[in-house]
Amino acid sequence: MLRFSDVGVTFESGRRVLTGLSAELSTRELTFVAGASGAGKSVLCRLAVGLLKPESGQVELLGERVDAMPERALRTLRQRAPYLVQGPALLDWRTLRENVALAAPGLSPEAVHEALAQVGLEAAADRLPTELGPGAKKRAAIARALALRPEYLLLDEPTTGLDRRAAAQVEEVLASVKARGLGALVVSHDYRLLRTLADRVLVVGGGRCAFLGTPEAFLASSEPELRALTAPFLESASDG
Ligand SMILES: Nc1ncnc2c1ncn2[C@@H]1O[C@H](COP(=O)(O)OP(=O)(O)OP(=O)(O)O)[C@@H](O)[C@H]1O
Repeated sequence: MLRFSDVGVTFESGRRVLTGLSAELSTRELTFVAGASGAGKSVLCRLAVGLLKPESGQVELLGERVDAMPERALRTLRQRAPYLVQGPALLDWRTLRENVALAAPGLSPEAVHEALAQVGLEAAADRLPTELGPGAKKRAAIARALALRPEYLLLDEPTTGLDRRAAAQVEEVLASVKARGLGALVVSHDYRLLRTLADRVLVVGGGRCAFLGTPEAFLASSEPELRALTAPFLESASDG
């Protein structure tokens, strides 16, 4: 389970981002997080793995009270549930094999190879990230998380900035992650991906959980707050 109970977050600037968000998510499912820009989607990921402490409320992940955990225990939790941030995640001067091996001390060469194979990059193991396109880099970053044999994944905008072909390759990786029964929290504006892969959609709005339900219910909703998010996608989808 990933559980947020009445979570409040205010930044020093005085910006109140979350004002009592509650949601209970299965860590065996792919939950997509949607919401307007600045709504607090990345904040939710950071709360889930203890990179940010809530000012009020509780956060629980994989049976652990994240908001009350000391830093050392959080480091272990982040190996069980790695968080892939949106930006660059690899060392450009290390090969993919080395980058993946750096996920944790003592990873076996077999575990590294297996993780690269899972994302279709075994043939590129000895290449540098700079020699690869953005889609392959993103897949290598996912391989680094998979090498930890995680129990859950958190992915921030995994297809943002990728062209269609690269996004489709990342989608394939996420589909295989899902087929293996691994759950994830995926922050994404990519509703095509959401429609094909999501088990559940969580919408952050007004500092709270504005919606939690199936992707079908999310895309079909006539709630004005949800329509504002889905309408541009539905229009472009009907344009062909
Ligand atoms: N460390 C911080 N200090 C102050 N404000 C912050 C901090 N981190 C995030 N914020 C603010 O909190 C709000 C939510 O940020 P967050 O990154 O979660 O948005 P988001 O929903 O992921 O948006 P986007 O889709 O644009 O990435 C934003 O207004 C952001 O400026």
